[in-house]
Parts: sequence; structure tokens; C-alpha cells
Amino acid sequence: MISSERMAMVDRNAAALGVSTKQLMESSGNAVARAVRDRVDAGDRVHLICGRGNNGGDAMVAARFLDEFEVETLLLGRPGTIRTDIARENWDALVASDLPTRSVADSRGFDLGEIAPDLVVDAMLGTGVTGALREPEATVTRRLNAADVPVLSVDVPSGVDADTGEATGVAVDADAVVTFHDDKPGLTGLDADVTVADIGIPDAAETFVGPGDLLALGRDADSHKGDNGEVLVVGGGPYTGAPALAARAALRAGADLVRVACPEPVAREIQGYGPDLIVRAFDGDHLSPRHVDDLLDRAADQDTVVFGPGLGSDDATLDAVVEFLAGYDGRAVVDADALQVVPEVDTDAELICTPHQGELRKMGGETARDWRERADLVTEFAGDMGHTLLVKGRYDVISDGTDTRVGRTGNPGMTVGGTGDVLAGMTGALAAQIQSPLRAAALAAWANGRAGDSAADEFGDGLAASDLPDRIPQALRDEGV
Ligand SMILES: NC(=O)C1=CN([C@@H]2O[C@H](COP(=O)(O)OP(=O)(O)OC[C@H]3O[C@@H](n4cnc5c(N)ncnc54)[C@H](O)[C@@H]3O)[C@@H](O)[C@H]2O)[C@@H](O)CC1
Ligand SMILES: [K+]
Repeated sequence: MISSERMAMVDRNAAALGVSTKQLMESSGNAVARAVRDRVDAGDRVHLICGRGNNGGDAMVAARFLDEFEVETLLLGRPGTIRTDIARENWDALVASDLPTRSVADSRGFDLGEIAPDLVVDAMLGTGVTGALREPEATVTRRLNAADVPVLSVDVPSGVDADTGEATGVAVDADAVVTFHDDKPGLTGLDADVTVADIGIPDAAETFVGPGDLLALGRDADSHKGDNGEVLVVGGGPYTGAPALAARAALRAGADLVRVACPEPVAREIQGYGPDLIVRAFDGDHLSPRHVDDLLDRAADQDTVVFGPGLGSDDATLDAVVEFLAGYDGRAVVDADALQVVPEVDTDAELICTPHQGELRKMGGETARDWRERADLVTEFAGDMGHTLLVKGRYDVISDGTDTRVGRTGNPGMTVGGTGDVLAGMTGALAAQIQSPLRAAALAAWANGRAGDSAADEFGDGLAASDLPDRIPQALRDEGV
């Protein structure tokens, strides 16, 4: 089962791998033609009704594969209004090839009785549908449902929501559906014969994080300060730079407000890092249980807390982490020394843990050289813990125990200290903006590697972690293929 949102991500990732949407449309059209052939006899009349989006494009491709039938391809709307380049190219190819086509500007031009087809292919609307069917689709659908003719729908019956199976208005009553790549949740309850066609999307488009995963980050144009995430970074102690790096990365990854809670000596130092960080110190030179109540208060109205960068592993500090997590029920990224207490802690918080492989072993997890084996082990461990894991390595493995992604950006120069702090901060910021912890962590791993790759272009193995944060905005942009 795949949601239409995830399908769009996978589609974009396939294009980034070199399998273009036009190639996928060719496979989809071919699959539609096969489904048609299963339902009619040579010489039968097949009527393809196309909308102006890519759903229509699939049927336009199918028309080229159906020589042995009497086929007419009908476009609802003028050819100039076709919405995508690839659908338009396929329409133009039909016209140039002198195959029977017709376009109708409105439903008055649509009369099934005149054509008397043996099969209608419904390619009016697919996953691009929003709201109730408008004209001319609505009238065409009503006439189609009233006529006594078998209907094969492309991807999803027009007017039906592929995710919920619901229709906001009139929808095509399909006898059969040929859908692509994977089954859609909205098709399960339909009284129609559903076929899933493999259209050649490589597994890698789902497994490896890619530019498609950026679609998780749709930002509402009217958002206000605070809407895009408030992040609290708790860190510092023996290490000073770590919380500042994490905080800077969180800002560059789009968080609106980033606050840092750290020991006094650390606070004095990082105030000098610039005006963007809101720093509040706690007394002493390391975190300990007496600070926990105040931290819990401060954490309560945050979208995410990033726990760990530079905290150190003093016994009192680790006790404080355990107490904090036991009392916290929000979303937190746990990194560095704080990770080792996660398996023993009883918490209602939603955690994203970001260990490297050594830290994973300390947590009781297993790892393997081969990334596929590692992905299986990480998936199982994430499931056992009930938290999301982002295990860093040459290939990063991200799993929530059910879904697993692999990030393969990055380079050996990134083994320098501090890149993990940047990743933790960015994960916090993305988890404040994206509902799914898995999607947030996967995107953070991918973008962190891209920022590192961009830094390596300039500095080679001499790159420093502080080179990464300012490269995050570009790393979170899809520059197209
Ligand atoms: N995702 C993929 O990997 C692939 C998708 N393909 C096809 O592409 C389809 C999605 O294409 P599109 O995104 O172009 O969308 P559609 O073709 O489903 O819809 C096209 C347009 O119709 C308009 N529209 C939306 N709601 C409407 C309504 N209620 N009444 C009238 N018009 C409405 C919108 O402007 C929308 O952009 C899929 O269903 C599938 O058939 C295939 O071509 C190949 C691969
Ligand atoms: K359809």
C-alpha cells in the first residue's frame, strides 16, 4: 500500500535516479493496454476518455499499443489546456500519427450512445483530483455511470480519493482498475477488479532518500513565527561548540526559534557566536538532576528538544537525562552520550535517536558491515525500542521499526568532530516541521550528507563541521534533474 503523497516522493526519486516520469508514463500506458486486451476481443470498440493531467497521459500512451482494436481517444478540454508537458507530447504524438482523436470543450460534445463502445477507459483524473469533480468531468461521469458499458479506470476511478476511497461528489463506478507500482489504500473497499502493474520504478527510489523526500517539507505560505518549529537544544558541558553547532544547524534547517540550554561556562562562550542564538544557562559546569524540573518547564511548549550534543557522560548528567525523559512526553532527538540511557528509560516521549555504530552497540543494538544486513538489524532494534533510529555510517540507516530508509550522501571528510551535532540539530528542526519522525530523520540524514559533500567540494578532507550549517539551505533544495 502506498499513499499518494509517498507515491509523489517515489516518483521524484525515480526521476533523480534517471528513470523519468515520461518513462513511467510509457510503462503505465502499456499496462493500461494490457488490461484492455484482457477485457475485449480483436476488432472491438474501445473508447479512451482522457483528462488534461498525467492520468489522461497514461491512456494517450495506451492508444498507441492498441492497434488491433477500434480505438478512439477523447480529450476533455482543448489540447492547449493539457497541463503537463509529457501528457501534451503524448497527445501530439497521437495526432501526428493520425490515430483517431477528438477533443471536446464541454460535455455537450460527449455522447456515448453515438459511439457504442465495448469498453470505456476512464483516464479523466487520477491522484491529482482535489474536491468534487468539476465540469465537464462531472457530467461525463454521470453519463458513463448511466450507460450499460464496462469501465476500466486508470490508476483510480475518477473522482475517488486514492487514499481514503471516498468521493466528494460524483465518481466513476468502475468495473476494473489498473493501478501502478503498488496498491492504494482507497481501492480496497471498491467493488471493482483491481490490478497492480509494475511500471519499472526501481526499489532504490523507495529505499534511498532522495529529492522526492523534500516533498515532506511543504511549508504553508501564510505561516507565522513559531509555526515552523521551536527547538530547544540541551547540551554542552565538557564540549562547548556542540550545542552551538546543533542550534545553528536547526536555524538553517528552517526552525523559527532555537533556544539553547547549557551550563554557565558554555553559555558565556557561545553568546559570542552571534545574535541568532537564544541561550539560557543553568548553574554549574554540567547538567545534573537539580536542573530537570526547569528544563521540563522550558521543554513543554517546544516542538522538539535536541538532547545530547556535548553533554558528556558524568553520572549526574546521565541521571538527569533519565529523569528528563521519564517526565517528558513530547518529541526529542537524542544524540551522543545521552543515547546510552535510552534503553533503560521508561518514557512517553517520541524519540529520534541518532547513534553512530559504536553508540548503537552501547545501546544494545547490533550492526553489520553490509548495509542491507544493517538495515534489517536497525529495523528490528527500532521496533523493539519503539523509537525512530537514525544510525550514521557510510550509508545512514533510518527506521521506525516499520519503514526503513537509507541515506547514501556524504563523504569520508565528514568523520571530523561536530558533523553529528549538525545532524542532530537539523533533525530537531525538521522533526518540528514534519509530522512523521521517520521522514524528518531521513531527510536530515540526506541533507546533512549533501551539505558535507558541498563542503568537501571546497575543502576536501579538510572540511570542518562549522562549514556545514550555512550549506543546509541549499542542501534542502531540489535543484531538479
Ligand atoms: N506517480 C507516478 O509515478 C506516475 C503517475 N502517473 C499518472 O499520473 C496521475 C497523476 O497525474 P496528475 O498529477 O497530472 O493529476 P491528474 O491527472 O489526476 O489530474 C490532473 C488535473 O486535474 C485537475 N483537477 C483536480 N481536481 C479536479 C476536479 N475535481 N475536477 C476537475 N479537474 C480537476 C487538476 O488541475 C489536476 O492537476 C496518476 O494518477 C497516474 O495515472 C503515470 O503517468 C506514471 C507514473
Ligand atoms: K482515472
